[in-house]
Amino acid sequence: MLRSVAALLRQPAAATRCASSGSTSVTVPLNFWGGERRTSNGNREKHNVYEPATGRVLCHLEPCGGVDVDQAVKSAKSAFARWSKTSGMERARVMIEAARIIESKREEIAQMEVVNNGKSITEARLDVDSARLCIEYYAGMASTLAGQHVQLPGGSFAYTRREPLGVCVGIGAWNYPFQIAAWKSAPALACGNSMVFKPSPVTPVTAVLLAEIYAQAGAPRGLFNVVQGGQETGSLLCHHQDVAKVSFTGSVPTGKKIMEMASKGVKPVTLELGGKSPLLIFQDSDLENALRGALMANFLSQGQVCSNGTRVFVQKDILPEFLEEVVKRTRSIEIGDPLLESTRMGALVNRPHLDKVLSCVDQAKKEGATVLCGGEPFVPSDPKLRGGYYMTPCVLGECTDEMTCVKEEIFGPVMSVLSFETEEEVLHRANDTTMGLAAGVFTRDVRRAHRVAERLKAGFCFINNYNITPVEVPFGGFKMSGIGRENGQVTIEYYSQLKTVFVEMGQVDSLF
Ligand SMILES: NC(=O)C1=CN([C@@H]2O[C@H](COP(=O)(O)OP(=O)(O)OC[C@H]3O[C@@H](n4cnc5c(N)ncnc54)[C@H](O)[C@@H]3O)[C@@H](O)[C@H]2O)C=CC1
Repeated sequence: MLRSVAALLRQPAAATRCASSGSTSVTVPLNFWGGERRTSNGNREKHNVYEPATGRVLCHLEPCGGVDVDQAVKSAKSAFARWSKTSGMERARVMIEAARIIESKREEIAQMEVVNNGKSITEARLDVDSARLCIEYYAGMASTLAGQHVQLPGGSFAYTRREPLGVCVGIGAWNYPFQIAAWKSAPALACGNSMVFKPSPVTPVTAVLLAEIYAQAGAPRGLFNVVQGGQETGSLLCHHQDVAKVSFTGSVPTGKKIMEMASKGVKPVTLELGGKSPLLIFQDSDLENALRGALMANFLSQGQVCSNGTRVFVQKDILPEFLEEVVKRTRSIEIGDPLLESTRMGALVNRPHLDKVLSCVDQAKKEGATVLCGGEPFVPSDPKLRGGYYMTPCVLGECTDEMTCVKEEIFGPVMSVLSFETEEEVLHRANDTTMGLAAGVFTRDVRRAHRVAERLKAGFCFINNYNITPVEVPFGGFKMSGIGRENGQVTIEYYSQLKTVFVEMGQVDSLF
């Protein structure tokens, strides 16, 4: 996700020319444990992984079974024994080196992300930057982990120690494959844990690059491992007796299952789930910024972003002006080959997902919403892209709170616009959802901005911006959008445990 688009666009285009879509095949093993790439043990059924831009098969994925998962966890366990004994400064040194390698491979990683995910190269570079920044940030924190000293009567005292948990499991979604692997591993490793990471089977190719980078940076063998597979592999990891914690990014139904599985071993979980976030645009807003914010809230990564502000509430008096301009700008978004510098919207992640998003638009029409633009399959003129999963970004007008498009996460480039009259009314409607990941408010009234932010029931609220995610600040949801946080100082608490040590300086005062 984003730190600063402006900063990226100011940078000169990468020195290396982008590979072209349709020219990459992946044949190398995509698992990684014990310090090297591995093929899965056993003969399990392989499935196809696609290049969204072209619809070509990119590779065949063989899921990991019990033997593989055991080996990866064993490898992580042995790395934990060494890594947890290193000082924060030593851990920081390895992590800073990993960040440096990521920077040097920025273009290569970003291109692989595009080939496997379908997002534009411009966004993929920002994702790689976010991964690097996250590792740098937690490298900085590794040596600051400290406890508390508490004085007690009679000269006795207690102190607390922040200790690692052990082998942590990361399970990722397909929308930010490399970045999610970094957002989970950086705080975990900084605290002295090791990790086994399972990417989504839809986007398996870049997590293993991160594993190689950590190894190259001097991490002990087995510190960060990758196992490939879907639900079955994920379930083996969650149930594994040597796993101390599970951190998951994905859908709400799977999040519930993860929690249930982890509960069997009383393991803590971090859950980064979906959203149906509101964006409130008051009539006193700087309209230009509000328009930019609405586009950023809906169309990054083809709309496949958990924090998207897909319910755009616009105050009645400025609605016509807002709609005219937002539709004009949405129509002008350049869709096409995600590896081209000029492309702003690439392909959705796969065919079933594209079909699902298009069917959500049809359902919205049936329920009375007006399609103001987009919502159609898009076929690029370049013949090699004809099998890709493209659609035109869509703005839905005349939406009401009961419509499915307003209630359920679509996870595609579909903005639903709603009209409101008063602050009280819009707050009530904005909060009327089971989700609570993000929220945004555009207004020039500073008192209103903070009043509204206080009352919005969401894990993070943007005032006069949307969808920027600096790694220094916590990210995570209220309600069914999740448990725990990623990024920021607080995440240290989710990857460590507190031990209290009591020290008696006098005699034991026995009652017996
Ligand atoms: N909040 C977010 O950031 C994301 C939300 N989603 C939502 O989820 C929907 C489905 O996307 P999916 O990638 O299929 O999400 P998902 O929740 O099914 O899968 C996410 C990850 O969990 C793993 N997984 C699935 N079932 C599991 C199980 N029983 N035990 C352990 N691991 C399991 C998957 O292999 C994948 O790595 C999307 O259409 C979207 O609405 C998807 C991606 C990210």
